[in-house]
Formats: sequence, C-alpha cells, structure tokens
Amino acid sequence: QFPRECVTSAGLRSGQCCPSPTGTLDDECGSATARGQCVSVAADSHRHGPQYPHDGRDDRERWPLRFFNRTCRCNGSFAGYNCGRCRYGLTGPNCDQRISVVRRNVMQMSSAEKQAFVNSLDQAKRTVHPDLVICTRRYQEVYGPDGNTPQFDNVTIYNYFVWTHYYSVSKTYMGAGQASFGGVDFSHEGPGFVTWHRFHLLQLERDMQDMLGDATFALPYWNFAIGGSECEVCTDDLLGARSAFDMNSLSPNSVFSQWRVICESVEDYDTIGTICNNSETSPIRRNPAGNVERPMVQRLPEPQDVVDCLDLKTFDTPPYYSTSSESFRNTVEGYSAPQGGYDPVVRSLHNLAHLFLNGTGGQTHLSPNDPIFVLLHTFTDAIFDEWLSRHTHTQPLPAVYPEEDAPIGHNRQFNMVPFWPPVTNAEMFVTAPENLGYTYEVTWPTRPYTLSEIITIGIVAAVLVAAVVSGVMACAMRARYFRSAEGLEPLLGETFRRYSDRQTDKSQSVV
Ligand SMILES: O=C(O)c1cc2cc(O)c(O)cc2[nH]1
Repeated sequence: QFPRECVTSAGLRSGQCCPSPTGTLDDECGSATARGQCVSVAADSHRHGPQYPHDGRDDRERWPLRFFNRTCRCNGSFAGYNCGRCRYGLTGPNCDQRISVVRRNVMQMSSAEKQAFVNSLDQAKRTVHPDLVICTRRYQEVYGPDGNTPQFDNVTIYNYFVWTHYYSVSKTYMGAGQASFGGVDFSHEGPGFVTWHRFHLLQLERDMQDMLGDATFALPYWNFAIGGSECEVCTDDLLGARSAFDMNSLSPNSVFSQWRVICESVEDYDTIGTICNNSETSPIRRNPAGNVERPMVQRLPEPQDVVDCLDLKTFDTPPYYSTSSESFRNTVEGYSAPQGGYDPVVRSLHNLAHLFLNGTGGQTHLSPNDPIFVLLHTFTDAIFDEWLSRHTHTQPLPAVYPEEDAPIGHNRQFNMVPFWPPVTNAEMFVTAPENLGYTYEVTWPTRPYTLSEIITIGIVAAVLVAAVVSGVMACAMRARYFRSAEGLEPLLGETFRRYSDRQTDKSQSVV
C-alpha cells in the first residue's frame, strides 16, 4: 500500500510521499537525474454509480487522497514509487533494454519448472516486502493511541498480495454498533474487475522478479475452462493434492499445507472496525467440486464458454455492475451466462472457477490465500488480453471503458485501491504485449462450425474436387493427343496404318 519511508507521523501529516531513489536530499523522485518529480495526485472526480450512497465514510474514496495528496510522477521509461525502477517490459540502469516475460500454461511446464515455481511462491510467503507496508487501522485511528505511532505493519510479499485483495473488497465501517455497509467492492462487480486484477498480478510478478533476481520470471496460468470436475493443478507437484485424512485440507506432502491464511477475522473488521494485519491463522481449506449444496459449481467452465465470451463485442454495459447484460467484463467475471445474458443464478468462468474450489479460494476476503488464485487469475487476464487484441481494432481504447457512473472504484480514471504509486484503471486497459511487456503462450479454443458453414464448406470442396478432376482428365487427354500426333504411339499407329493399308488394298482390288 505505502512505502515504508512515507508512513512516519511527519510524512503522513505532510500528505506527501515522494522518496528519493538514492536516499539523498534534494532528489525527490530522482529529480536530480531527471527520473521524475513530486506532483499533486490526480484523483477521479467523476460521478460514481448509485450502489454506494455513503460518500465521506470510507478511506478508499478518491484513493489515495485520505492518506497522501502528493506523489512521484516518473519520466519516460522510469517508474515506481520513487522513480527508481523501469516501466514494465524494460530493464537496465537506464531502462532502455527490452525484456520478455512469457506466461505459460502451468500444465506444460517441466517437473523442474513446476518445482521452481512452487518454491518461489513459498519464498514469497516468507519474505518481507522490501518497500511496502500495510495500514492496520482506518485513517481516523492511523496515528495510534498516542497520536504519534503510525499504525502500519510489515507484510510478506505473498501476504501483501492477499491483503490488497482483502482491503479492496472489505465493507465500509459505519461506526460502533452499526452494521457495516457491504454494497461496495473496489475490485469486483464492475469494469475495474479486469484492470484491478491485472495490476494485482503484475505487482506480485514484479515483487517475485525482484526477490528472485530474475527480471524474466513469469507467473504461469491454469486453463480452468476444461470442463469436468477434476482439479488438475491440485497435485503435490503443483498447488497441493487433497489430504487423505480430511476432504477439506491439503496433503501434508505439499508445502502449501504449511501455509496459514491472513484476513480471516471478518467479524472483528466489520463490527469493531479493525483492519486485517499480517497475522496468520488457519490452514488453507479446499474441497474442489465438493459443494453438494450447489451442484452448479461442481463442474469447471467449458472451452466453449471461453469461445462465447470472447465473441462479445461490448466491453461493458450499463449499469457497469454485476447485473450487466451482453457485457464482456460481466461475462468473464462470471455473473452472466457465457453468451452474455445476465441471470442472477448463473455463475460462469472466473466466478465458477472460484466457487468450484469450495473453501478459502471461494471467499472474496480470503481467496488469494489459496495460491490457485494466482493461476486462476492469470488465465482470466489472458482472456481479457485476447479480448482486447480481437476487439479494439474497431473500437478505440480507452474510450470503451466507462468514464463515469461505474460503481465506486471502477471509473476509468479512478486510482485502483489500495495500490501505490497511484495507478488508474485506464493504465491497465491496454494490450499487454505492446504496453506491459508480457505475453501469454496460449492456444484458444475455436468455435465449432454451424450447419450452414458445414454445407458451404461441403459445396466449395465438391466444386474444387470436380474442377481438379476435370482438369486432370483434360490434361491427360491432351497429352495423349500430342503423343499420338508426334507418332510416339507405335501400336496405335501400327494398327491405324495396317487398317488404312487394308482399305487402300481393298479399293485398289475393286478398281
Ligand atoms: O459467489 C461468487 O460469485 C464469487 C465468489 C468469489 C470469490 C472470489 O475470491 C472472487 O474473487 C470472486 C468471487 N465470486
């Protein structure tokens, strides 16, 4: 959420977070080397949708203005909270070398690659984030009981990934004894669903690249649209098999059975207004296809669902919410049928994959605690990127992304909560290979042919075959003709000569 060096009492009171990449004076945002400068934060001021009627009550409104109003703006290829890093897809001291980050199907990785990925996730679960810390109190209480002890915690790289998701979905605290307001979600049920989760993954990938010292490290994906009720990534060489002792737990042979979740105490957050911190509590729970009360979520999405969803032409439709129809976003998110029609009982694609997991991964405030979340969302992001590349030749970007009237947090220029430095939905609404430096190695399922297409193909094929056959026959006859004309067919020539000779002899004898 915020750089460690900004959350001192003085830093918070100044409202400015413009550190120097070299740690020297007079070098805010690397201004001494023209990397960037300290500027006022631009926060979205367009009207948001009617779902949130409590303006003024939530720290996340007009993010991040409740905490900071000045931040670094980096020049050219530089990026990061102090402009000490490079934009996505670039590396080197001057950020002028291209790098390629290729996200691959986890099922096509070698055993050694799978093992390396599992180990790197486990390392991220144990490594304290080098730069960022999380707030553990609402802004009203953030200076601590004595007014001079800022309430922030260190957090590990993976737990930061979990915490940011929790913070974005948590309810609005309405005061002691009042019910918290749940009709708010800064990362789901709106157009920002795809952009928010895209940045969420990029942040984790970047943090893991830094942790590993490998700028090409790429998060893999799980193609969950394979139908059936088997969780193919739930094996001990990947995300953990089912425990033989407890249907809802992970096998002790998986390192993930040792993981403990954060952000479980929702009751406290919602009733006494606390915020999740880095404290780990219970193990991950998962029981794929085991929700007997909801048979509809016992099967994974089908390949055809991806085909149908990618065919939808409109990015999002009013009210830009979980009730939108004919919206690509609401369909890939999974509140609509794969063909786009909204139906309140339907769960498809991304939502269906979450609910299929049936446990930690199926509850929004907890779901990233189960590392399957990473693979599920890289695939969701791959579908989003494929949609962008197929549909934006005809529609200009970012104009198809709503500028106003989306649910709070989801307007085009809204800074996505709770990321730092501020990053808007619009900045993630771009094709990944050209703008964000990563690609997916993926083959998309294709639509089966319709009856009229099959008939047309049959007719065209028959005409082609007839044309080829008649062409071949014509050539053969011509060849034969030329050979005979050149006297190259002695037998026929002989027969013909003898016959004509006989005719000649006959006519001579008559005469
Ligand atoms: O009920 C749903 O549709 C549902 C559950 C769930 C969990 C999760 O972590 C998400 O990110 C989305 C989601 N949707």
